[in-house]
Amino acid sequence: MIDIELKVLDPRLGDSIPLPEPATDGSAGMDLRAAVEAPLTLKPGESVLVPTGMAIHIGDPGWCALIVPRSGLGHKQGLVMGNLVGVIDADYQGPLMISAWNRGTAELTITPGDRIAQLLLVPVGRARLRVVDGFSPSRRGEGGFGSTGVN
Ligand SMILES: O=c1ccn([C@H]2C[C@H](O)[C@@H](COP(=O)(O)OP(=O)(O)OP(=O)(O)O)O2)c(=O)[nH]1
Repeated sequence: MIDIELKVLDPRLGDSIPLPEPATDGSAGMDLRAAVEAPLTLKPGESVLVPTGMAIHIGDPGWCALIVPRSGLGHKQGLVMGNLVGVIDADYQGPLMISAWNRGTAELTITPGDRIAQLLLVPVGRARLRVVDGFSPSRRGEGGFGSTGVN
């Protein structure tokens, strides 16, 4: 497993705001906390960049990190990512920010320390470009977008 370092920038992390950590041994992601100074209310449809209080440097180009919604908040309260998925490049060394979007119909308030999204570490592949006449046949071929039906 890759070992990455998250630099704590906000002194409240690990003090008044707990350090992010996986919720269980089997958790794929680590919940990210909102390092805001004061409660922040998002109107329906509004999005805002929320600091996590941490900087990240993955280093190894074979990996990236993704910021994705937490299921409960996203499904029930409409708190999802304004960029749908946040992609964190291996060479990025800046502050880790969450684009928080209230896609719901009611106001949402984020209070300091709230776990509002999760961070996943994901292996990255690189495509090799080559001009070819075609592919060797596969069962699917060019079928997509519902070509296999529903039942
Ligand atoms: O939710 C996010 C998405 C991105 N980033 C940071 C890390 C990432 O490596 C950098 C650039 O992201 P991306 O490449 O998606 O942004 P861009 O709009 O294409 O900007 P750039 O021209 O800087 O690549 O911004 C975050 O902190 N949070």
